[in-house]
Amino acid sequence: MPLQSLIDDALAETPPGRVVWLALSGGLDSTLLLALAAEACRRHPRSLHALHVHHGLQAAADGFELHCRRLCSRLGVPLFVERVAVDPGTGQGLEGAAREARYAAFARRVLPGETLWLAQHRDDQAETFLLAALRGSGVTGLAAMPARRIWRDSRVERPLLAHSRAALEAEAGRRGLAWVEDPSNRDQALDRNFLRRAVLPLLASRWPHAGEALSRSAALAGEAEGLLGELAELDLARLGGDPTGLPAAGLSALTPARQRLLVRHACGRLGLPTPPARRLETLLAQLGARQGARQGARTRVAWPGAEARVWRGHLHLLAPPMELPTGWRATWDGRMPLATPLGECRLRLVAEGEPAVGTLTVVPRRGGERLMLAGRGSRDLKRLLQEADVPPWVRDRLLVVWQGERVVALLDPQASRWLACAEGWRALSPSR
Ligand SMILES: Nc1ncnc2c1ncn2[C@@H]1O[C@H](COP(=O)(O)OP(=O)(O)OP(=O)(O)O)[C@@H](O)[C@H]1O
Repeated sequence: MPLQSLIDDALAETPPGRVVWLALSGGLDSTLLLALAAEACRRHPRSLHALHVHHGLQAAADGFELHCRRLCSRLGVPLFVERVAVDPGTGQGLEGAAREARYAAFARRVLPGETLWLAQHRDDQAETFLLAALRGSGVTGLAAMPARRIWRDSRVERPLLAHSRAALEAEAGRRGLAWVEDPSNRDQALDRNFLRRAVLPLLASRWPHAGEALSRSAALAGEAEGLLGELAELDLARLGGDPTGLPAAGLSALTPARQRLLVRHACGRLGLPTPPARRLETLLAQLGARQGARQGARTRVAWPGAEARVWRGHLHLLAPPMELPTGWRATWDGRMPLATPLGECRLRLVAEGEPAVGTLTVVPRRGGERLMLAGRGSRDLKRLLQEADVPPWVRDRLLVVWQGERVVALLDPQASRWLACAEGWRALSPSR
């Protein structure tokens, strides 16, 4: 199908009345995509906006922006420029940090229900597939870039993904388009550039259809990934359907490959990073060894951005709990929002029949505190938390509210909720 018809169809499929954002770097691919999209808008009217991210990393960056401004004004497309600061110290290399900053900029502009178009093509897909294979990735990595996906309630689409760079260059030439070349694309010290400039041309000299074949393999891996996702959903449903608490016995009864799949899938569902292979092996080995161990036994396996705990026969996947700094304390009047190191709590605490509660003191739970409960007398907080099935990682972050020498309430600052309150007091949440 001719490129223009392809883009006409892709634009016709975007929701009318919602903005279509086009990520414009100023390179060949996004310059051509913008020209094709602007023309398609005449037949399928849409609010087409271009979005350029100025990374400020190289002297040439101002030239990229100028090119985008000229192009957009010629095509009559509004241009939005986002300036970002790239933090090279994130441990993912400069390219990775620039990508993260770019996606953060996209996220600021693209609203739910809107569409973001990226201009990657078939050769980009072949490179991404090879890079994943060289890292030893499974099907998720080998699936490389999807042609479309939902991202933060928006649609991200790559309308040029089935077309080779050569075809795009020929089309841009026919249209007399000019574009900018990023000088850093020549640096073969970067893996992707080395593949693009040295490896793929060599492969193509022997297998002329190498790019097409590699991107077809990526599409097949994507299909396999979809099927594995369906299998993991079935297993999850059979184990109760809650990714935050997987029954350990049911999980251990699955084959090892399905256990790994389900844990990774549950992490994905919760928006947590998936565990590296070794961590996952450790976790599943500990889980197996724990079968038959005493109830309540604690297992904890952590990896960057997440951790897993086994508690009361369930595997819990969590973001790493934040810790209260030692020595932290605050005074509070029971009415104003309470600022804690784990977040602001918009809760209120009132003494029945009293207009004001005076000065309350809020401190981390130390252990040994007791609370006077209506109709139950003085109770040990630890026992109360056990009775209420509050998990240990939540117990470790609780705050106790004191009036003088008396405990009057217990709160979870991270979840901004009350867990207990003394006789004669009322603990209120914002909705009441
Ligand atoms: N600075 C940027 N501002 C806006 N979008 C960008 C920027 N850099 C990349 N993109 C988007 O991400 C896609 C892939 O980026 P990549 O770095 O592979 O492309 P490129 O070679 O710099 O640019 P092009 O794909 O336009 O030739 C681009 O096609 C473009 O849609």
